[in-house]
Amino acid sequence: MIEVQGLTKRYGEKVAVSELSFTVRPGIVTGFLGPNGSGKSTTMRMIVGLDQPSEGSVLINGQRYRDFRAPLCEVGALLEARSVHTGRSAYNHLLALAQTHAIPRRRVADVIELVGLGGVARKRAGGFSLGMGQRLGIAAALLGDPGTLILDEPVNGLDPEGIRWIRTLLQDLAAQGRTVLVSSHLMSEMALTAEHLVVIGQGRLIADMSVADFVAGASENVVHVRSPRAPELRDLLLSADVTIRADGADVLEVSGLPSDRIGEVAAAAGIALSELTPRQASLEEAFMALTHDAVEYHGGSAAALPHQPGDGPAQAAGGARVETHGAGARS
Ligand SMILES: Nc1ncnc2c1ncn2[C@@H]1O[C@H](COP(=O)(O)OP(=O)(O)OP(=O)(O)O)[C@@H](O)[C@H]1O
Repeated sequence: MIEVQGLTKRYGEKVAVSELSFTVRPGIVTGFLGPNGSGKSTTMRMIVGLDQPSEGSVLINGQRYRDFRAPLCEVGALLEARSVHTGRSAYNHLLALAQTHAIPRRRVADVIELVGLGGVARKRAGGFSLGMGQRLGIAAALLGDPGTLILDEPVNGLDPEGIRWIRTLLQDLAAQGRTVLVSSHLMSEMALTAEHLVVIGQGRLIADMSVADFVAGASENVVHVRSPRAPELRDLLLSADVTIRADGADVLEVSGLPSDRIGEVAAAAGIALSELTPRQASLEEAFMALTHDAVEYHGGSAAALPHQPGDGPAQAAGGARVETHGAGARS
């Protein structure tokens, strides 16, 4: 179990993590999510003692990381900045790590097989692709057979097969009773991998909930309604359980009412509808809605670019309207 209590990290004026508290339970995969720059890496570095908190504390199975006598056998970490001696082979890199931590030599071959690097174990790690490097980092994290795993964006650089492999691996490790904390900025990937979510934005806790609850909330239907008499229809539909967002003069986005009920209300009032479309928010849309206020770097929309006189709206090659979303875009 990892217990994060009132964690704060300041870099001069910059508050990277602010009064963050959450618990990571064993036996399940916990996804650690947040937009770019939200403080995930800083939090993970503080968990494994690479950064000192300005305030607050972290306990892993009741102890501070620096008090572990055999840290690699307690906590395995894959952090963004990997330290691999590029001239060494994968095997020798892991062997050196094992020898300095009194880990039996046979574990090296075991973890190499586990991460699928058997064929390249004697090759120089400096020549590895990003995906192979990630696998080597995961092998190092697993070397001491730790009960707690902390992985910062482990699917970075992995192809779809690699992503599926890591998803299964993390779930298997959790099913063995280990504590698994894995960061990502991809909600859809975490929905498939994790059972619980901790979401942060600008260093603060935004949500601490099960994936099932997040998915249930995200799949709440929204009905897209277009009518020349939209404001009138809006007044007829509004009630305590119904939320309506007006989008332009003739468009309503209605939550809390099924589309057939909206059609009935409009027909009864003699209001013509030119569009009535139920749609489900995707998990990424729900995640962006949740973290929108906490996104540090908002990308622009191509629609906001100045147009040359006579230009139509910005179009992609396939004819679709070009729009960039803010989450994840650094400027
Ligand atoms: N050593 C440092 N000095 C100053 N500011 C820092 C330092 N490390 C991180 N920060 C700032 O703290 C904030 C949190 O950064 P962090 O890397 O923890 O975010 P993150 O959620 O891991 O982002 P990403 O998904 O982009 O990796 C950012 O605004 C970052 O610029």
